Amino acid sequence: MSCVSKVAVVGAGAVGTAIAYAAQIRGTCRELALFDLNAAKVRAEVLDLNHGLQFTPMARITGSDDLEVCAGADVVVITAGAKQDPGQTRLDLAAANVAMCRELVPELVRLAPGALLLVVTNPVDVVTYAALEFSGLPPHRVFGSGTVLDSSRLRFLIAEHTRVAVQNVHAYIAGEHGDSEVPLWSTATIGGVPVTDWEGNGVRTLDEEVRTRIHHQVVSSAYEIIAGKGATSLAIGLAVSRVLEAVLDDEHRVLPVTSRLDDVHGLADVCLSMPSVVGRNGIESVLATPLSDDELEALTSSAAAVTAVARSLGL
Ligand SMILES: O=P(O)(O)OC[C@H]1O[C@](O)(COP(=O)(O)O)[C@@H](O)[C@@H]1O
Repeated sequence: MSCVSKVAVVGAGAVGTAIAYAAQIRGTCRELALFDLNAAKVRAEVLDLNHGLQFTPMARITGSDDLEVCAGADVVVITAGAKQDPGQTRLDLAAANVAMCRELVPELVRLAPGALLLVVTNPVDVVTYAALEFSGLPPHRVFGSGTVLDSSRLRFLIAEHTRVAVQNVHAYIAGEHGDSEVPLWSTATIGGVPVTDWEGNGVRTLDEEVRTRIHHQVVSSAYEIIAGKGATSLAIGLAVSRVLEAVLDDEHRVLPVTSRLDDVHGLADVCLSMPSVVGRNGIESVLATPLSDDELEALTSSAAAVTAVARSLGL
């Protein structure tokens, strides 16, 4: 368990609540504060979480419809905002959620001046860029969940296909958390074997057809989950609590979070996910993970798509 550390989660919807629940069960932090404009909802969620405390590592869980509940947090997780309806892309949400950040982020910085901001609200790359601008904080202190979840979806599908444990599959999705995201096949490995060379039992190879299918499944999985249950929540809850642990325990852990790139593969002034070293100070470095020509081209297009949305919103 981390030493005394406070996490504030802004938004007690499906995602914010799943983050709180995962963090509670994993013992991610000692103090967790939940904020939501809906007083009855946040009170209900906090009661429900507290009623499980007997069965989890110790924590103090509070909540309020007053943003003051976030005061003094070490990390503020922003999940609030309009959510993705069936058929909507994450980029469709951009205008509403950027406008929300314009009001919210300066208040959060005032209440928790030492905090890192961890953005989860979609479209996470554009909202992270906006939050960075509205916060006035240095870029290493504002980052987003990015493609941490997409990468775990990719790893799950590779693991399922090859029948190897997901923990031993090392692979990243880079770029936008959304339709233009880029699987980094050229550096993906299983037990040190490049996935492109994987032979397995002879019928479990990851040829181009399989890789294309897996990529498509990763991109479409959020749409499938939203169509079936209204929101993706459980896996993003786990993914974000894992990012929080990397920060609070100063793990220097490589995670594909989104942050403002400063000349990584020629990309700058855009928030995108690349494998990045994450610790107590936030983003310690963004890795220039080697890319194939196709991956570089796809990443450059992904950056252009995210930049176009940001510019259309005056960012
Ligand atoms: O395949 P290896 O080298 O045994 O590594 C396994 C370890 O890698 C991890 O899956 C983390 O992998 P990443 O660094 O690729 O995210 C751990 O969860 C696990 O303990």
